Amino acid sequence: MLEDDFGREVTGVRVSLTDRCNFDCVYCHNEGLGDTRGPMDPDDDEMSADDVVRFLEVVEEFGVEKVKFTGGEPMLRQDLEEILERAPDSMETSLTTNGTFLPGRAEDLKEAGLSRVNVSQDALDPQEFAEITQSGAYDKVMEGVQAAVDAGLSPVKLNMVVFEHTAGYVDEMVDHVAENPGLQLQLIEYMPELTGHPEWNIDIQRVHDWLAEISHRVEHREMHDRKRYWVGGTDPDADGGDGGGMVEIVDPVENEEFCANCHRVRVTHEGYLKGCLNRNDDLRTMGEMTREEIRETYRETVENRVPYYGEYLVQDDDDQWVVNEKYIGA
Ligand SMILES: Nc1nc2c(ncn2[C@@H]2O[C@H](COP(=O)(O)OP(=O)(O)OP(=O)(O)O)[C@@H](O)[C@H]2O)c(=O)[nH]1
Ligand SMILES: C[S@@+](CC[C@H](N)C(=O)[O-])C[C@H]1O[C@@H](n2cnc3c(N)ncnc32)[C@H](O)[C@@H]1O
Ligand code: SF4
Ligand code: SF4
Repeated sequence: MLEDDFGREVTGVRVSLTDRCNFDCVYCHNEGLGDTRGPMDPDDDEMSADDVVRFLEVVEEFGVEKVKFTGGEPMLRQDLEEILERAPDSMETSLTTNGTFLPGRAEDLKEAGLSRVNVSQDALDPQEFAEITQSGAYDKVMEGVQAAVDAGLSPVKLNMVVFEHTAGYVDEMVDHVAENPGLQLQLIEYMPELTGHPEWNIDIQRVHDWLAEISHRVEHREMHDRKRYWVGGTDPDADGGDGGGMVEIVDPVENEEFCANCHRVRVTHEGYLKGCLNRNDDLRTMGEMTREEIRETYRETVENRVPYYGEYLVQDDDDQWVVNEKYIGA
């Protein structure tokens, strides 16, 4: 397994299969790749299924155990099932999707080898949902979530970005997962770095404090040092307890340990490697994506990874995040 200069081993890869999307969420960072708007037809720049599979086979040699497929909207790729079928058996595969295409396809994904799925769902009301995603697909997404649960793509995690537009609905979403045993919730701190609107930020610590009050159990996940709160239901340690719903907080900005525990390298849909989701100044091409080119670029990428918050960005005297001088022009 390769390790960077900050002692962070790379155990997973996060592969963006496309930058196309059928939504236009107001907050979207698109994994650092720019606008999702544009034609939705297949794009020649996208890695082919062969490229993706070859990449996974090579990083498997370096001990990578997990792959997350994302985008844009990864389910716009009609060859997603083929990619899943051909992915190395040793790897856990997961998918992050807006859920629209899960109805009718969730079973196929399961059969193709997908372990689990995360579905973005920022509201429990069609009107609010439409305002955030700029789409009218609320019913399809709800259907998609159920299709994923029925297909056994578990745990099905709902992703909710917590920012000014959604802060008022967090409690409803927490109740929703506490009442639905197949679901878990990820509350994602809004990251304005790539999308602007810092005024949309809300204080994620308030959400932690509130969850700490209402939960009966708190755990720390090794990845990103994320906290998990168990809410509702009955204490799993008690006789016959069902554990209730799990709510995880993804808080890259405020959690000092988050980047220190980052074990994933990213791949863009065009076949560039990048060491950090939030940066687009560290892209490395894998050229023609021969096995040797992939190996070489992967080694270089891991060697050059640095934690983003606290190292690449540091806080100035006014508590504003600024690029650390040593990386300017590096
Ligand atoms: N800054 C930063 N944000 C991340 C990172 N990983 C996830 N996030 C944020 O959380 C969002 C949702 O992540 P997902 O792809 O659904 O899944 P995950 O939480 O990374 O992984 P699992 O919980 O294992 O499924 C991402 O799009 C980011 O906004 C990371 O390494 N760095
Ligand atoms: C870029 S999307 C790609 C996958 C898929 N289209 C989806 O929406 O799930 C991956 C995740 O990033 C999250 N996300 C997008 N922009 C964000 C931002 N500015 N801050 C925090 N999370 C964001 C979304 O909520 C989604 O869960
Ligand atoms: S569905 Fe995903 S990729 Fe598409 S705009 Fe929303 S967050 Fe971005
Ligand atoms: S270094 Fe931090 S911001 Fe960058 S990908 Fe890892 S956890 Fe995310």
